[in-house]
Amino acid sequence: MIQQTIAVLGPGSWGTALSQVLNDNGHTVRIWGNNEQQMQEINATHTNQRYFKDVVLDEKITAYSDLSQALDGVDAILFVVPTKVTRMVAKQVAQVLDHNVHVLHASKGLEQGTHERISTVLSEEIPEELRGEIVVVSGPSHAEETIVRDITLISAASNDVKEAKYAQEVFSNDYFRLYTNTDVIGVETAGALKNIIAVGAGALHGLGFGDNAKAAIITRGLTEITRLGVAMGAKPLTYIGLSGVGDLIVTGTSIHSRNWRAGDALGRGEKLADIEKNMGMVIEGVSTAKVAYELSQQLNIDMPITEIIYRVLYEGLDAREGILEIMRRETRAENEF
Ligand SMILES: NC(=O)C1=CN([C@@H]2O[C@H](COP(=O)(O)OP(=O)(O)OC[C@H]3O[C@@H](n4cnc5c(N)ncnc54)[C@H](O)[C@@H]3O)[C@@H](O)[C@H]2O)C=CC1
Ligand SMILES: O=C(CO)COP(=O)(O)O
Repeated sequence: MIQQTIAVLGPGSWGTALSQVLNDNGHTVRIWGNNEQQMQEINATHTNQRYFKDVVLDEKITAYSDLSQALDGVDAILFVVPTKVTRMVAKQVAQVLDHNVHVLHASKGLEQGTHERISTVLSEEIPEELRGEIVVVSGPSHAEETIVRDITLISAASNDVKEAKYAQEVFSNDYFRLYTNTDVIGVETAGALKNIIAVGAGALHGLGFGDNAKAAIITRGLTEITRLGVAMGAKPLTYIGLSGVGDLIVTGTSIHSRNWRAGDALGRGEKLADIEKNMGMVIEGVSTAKVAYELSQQLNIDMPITEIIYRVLYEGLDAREGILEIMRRETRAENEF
């Protein structure tokens, strides 16, 4: 296996878990973040207590609060920051990067305002002469399980298959397996849009609905994710892969999911602002619901579940009223697209 030096930007739960995977594979890993105390903790005690109470990281993993030091001579940069700060962090990278690198990202969202996918944001901000084609790594992968080396399978998508294969090679091992994919739009939209449906699935749970309702939101959610994604240029088959239905299952059913837990709390009557404050971690589905709703209006795509979740989150619609609205919609054929 090739030995690489890789900067991981974003020391949250997923950035930490991916750092451990890369370190297990013999790569030199540098974690970068903007919280100096957290960087000191990783270097001094090899822990990241805020996210993983019982995990001790390998001491070879080092942390930096200086971005130019973190990027000095690296072969690859992995972005794992929340979507809303990705452009800002990419601008910082562009200011200090002085050589050509592989650029990968593992974030799952769409940018507010521009409605852009993360790979578009990164390719706009990091000059072409300093990077290969962007790779997105995405699939059913809760950090809480990957950090304990439980089996995880995800996709690595790029417009340049060589870059996707690079990601596959640096990440794959006995518990972490990557499949290459060339449908960047499909993989990115699948990863971003499933978070909205996970909020909805959690809300159904919080409201006391059963497994039939949860299976229904996951499958009908997949239908509308596919509708929007295909309108944005994705290949429909991608949505039955790891980054599509795979991630929808794990996020729409798991107690680990931040999005599912946020929905559950909403369903139990908690206020969104309190939920976001108490979670202490990014809940991407909240902002993605707004972007997806706006896109569905702009592109004239029927997304009834997303619309209801948007109205619950942003317009104060009562969740039970929203569910009734969906149930009372005109009946139709299942395969109408
Ligand atoms: N947690 C998980 O299991 C998975 C998360 N993801 C995605 O990965 C992305 C990150 O998620 P998490 O790690 O869960 O988030 P998190 O909330 O646990 O951590 C985000 C990290 O980014 C850092 N950060 C925030 N603003 C920053 C800035 N301006 N500069 C530098 N660092 C900054 C924070 O300090 C924090 O350490 C999200 O898009 C999420 O959807 C994808 C797969 C799995
Ligand atoms: O993307 C994820 C699992 O694949 C993580 O989802 P949450 O952000 O909801 O925890």
